[in-house]
Amino acid sequence: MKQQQQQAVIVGVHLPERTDFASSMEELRSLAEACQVQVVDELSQKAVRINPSHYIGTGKLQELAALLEAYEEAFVIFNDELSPSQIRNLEAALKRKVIDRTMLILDIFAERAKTREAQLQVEVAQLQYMLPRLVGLRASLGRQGGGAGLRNRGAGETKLELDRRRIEERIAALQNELEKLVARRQVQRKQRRKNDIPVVCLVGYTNTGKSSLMNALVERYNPQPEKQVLARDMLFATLETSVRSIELPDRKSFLLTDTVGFVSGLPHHLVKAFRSTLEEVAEADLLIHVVDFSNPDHEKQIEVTNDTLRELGADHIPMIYAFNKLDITEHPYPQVQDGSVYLSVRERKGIDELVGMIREQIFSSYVQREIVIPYDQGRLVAYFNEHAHVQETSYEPEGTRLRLECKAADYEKYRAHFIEL
Ligand SMILES: Nc1nc2c(ncn2[C@@H]2O[C@H](COP(=O)(O)OP(=O)(O)OP(=O)(O)O)[C@@H](O)[C@H]2O)c(=O)[nH]1
Ligand SMILES: [Mg+2]
Repeated sequence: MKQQQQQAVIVGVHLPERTDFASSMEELRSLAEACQVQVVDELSQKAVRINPSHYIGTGKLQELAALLEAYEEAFVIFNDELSPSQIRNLEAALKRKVIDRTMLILDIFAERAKTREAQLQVEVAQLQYMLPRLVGLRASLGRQGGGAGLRNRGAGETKLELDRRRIEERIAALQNELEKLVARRQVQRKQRRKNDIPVVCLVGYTNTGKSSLMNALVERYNPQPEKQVLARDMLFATLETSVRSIELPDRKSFLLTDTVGFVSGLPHHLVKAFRSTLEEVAEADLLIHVVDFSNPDHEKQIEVTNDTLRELGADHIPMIYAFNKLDITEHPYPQVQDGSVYLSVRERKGIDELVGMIREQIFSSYVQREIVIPYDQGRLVAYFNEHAHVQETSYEPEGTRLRLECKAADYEKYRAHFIEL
């Protein structure tokens, strides 16, 4: 089999409300590249609405057919999710394989998924996407011998041979397995909750620098090379959440979670499938919304991220905006302004400012106190040594004297046991 790079023509419809149309086409190109597909040409149409039967208008369709003559091997990628009948009609009219933005994203996720949980989630999303499109896909399979996605993976072909019932059964089985994995992770999470360690979650559009920021924080406070996560200049470098413990010099610690990046037009099925992974987000104490400030479309990306957070039920959680990549902009940095920090993870500038803000947010309820604990309450001494920052310990006739910084709630909860000073 020849290992030639696949070629594609990308097609988009510029609706009046799509102010980010140009960048969304640019992004589609990057998504294709992330699938090792070379984009050889592009075609766009300005229109006030989508053509229900062929997505693009009749004239445009002819233009596309003519354009495709120059690229014998190319297939077509649409910058949107197509309906089952649109795919069918387009493939019939163009005699080419047609895929949409959703399939492309699902394909990248399928390729990148490493853990069993991520693989299960992606397969569920793929099957759910495929289910209503079964007829069209089967027709195109007969004609071209292609699979469902971009690659003709063996698994993809077997999947297509299954009928609707079998696919539904498969989805149910996968979801069942997934639930077990999720339950196990929930136990771990509850354990962490019990330990009362605040959870800080990195969220944001794909490729903004979340993983790089995680690495910078780990490098500073917990320098072990094996704790580094993958950070790359590609879309969706991160597909699984990873958690690291960050211990600040005064023994206050928090858990930092790196998450999957969001993208405009993230398939709904995928968001649903990844909901369990992203449950961590909804339960965080604080979100750090990482923004690529050098990207001209960063405002739109912020909007997409906030919309996705809303969909995940995480819009009530306090948030710090971390505007990143300032090294390649003209804007001054490092700088803190109204709950936002302007920084450069690459140059390690602004990290301390960010940590200061995190500290203020999650440790604001700490108090500085001096207490004496009677000797028969030894377990409280142990408790505070584990959960507070004990600065000084001395032993007095009445009990153990501690100078410490602890949670106000802890102080209030146990103060009845202390000896009044
Ligand atoms: N110029 C510049 N580039 C940066 C900075 N921080 C990160 N990058 C680059 O941005 C790219 C993406 O970084 P990642 O940390 O993988 O981004 P991410 O948000 O985790 O991306 P996904 O996991 O794909 O969602 C990498 O090539 C980084 O080197 C920065 O401060 N300045
Ligand atoms: Mg990442």
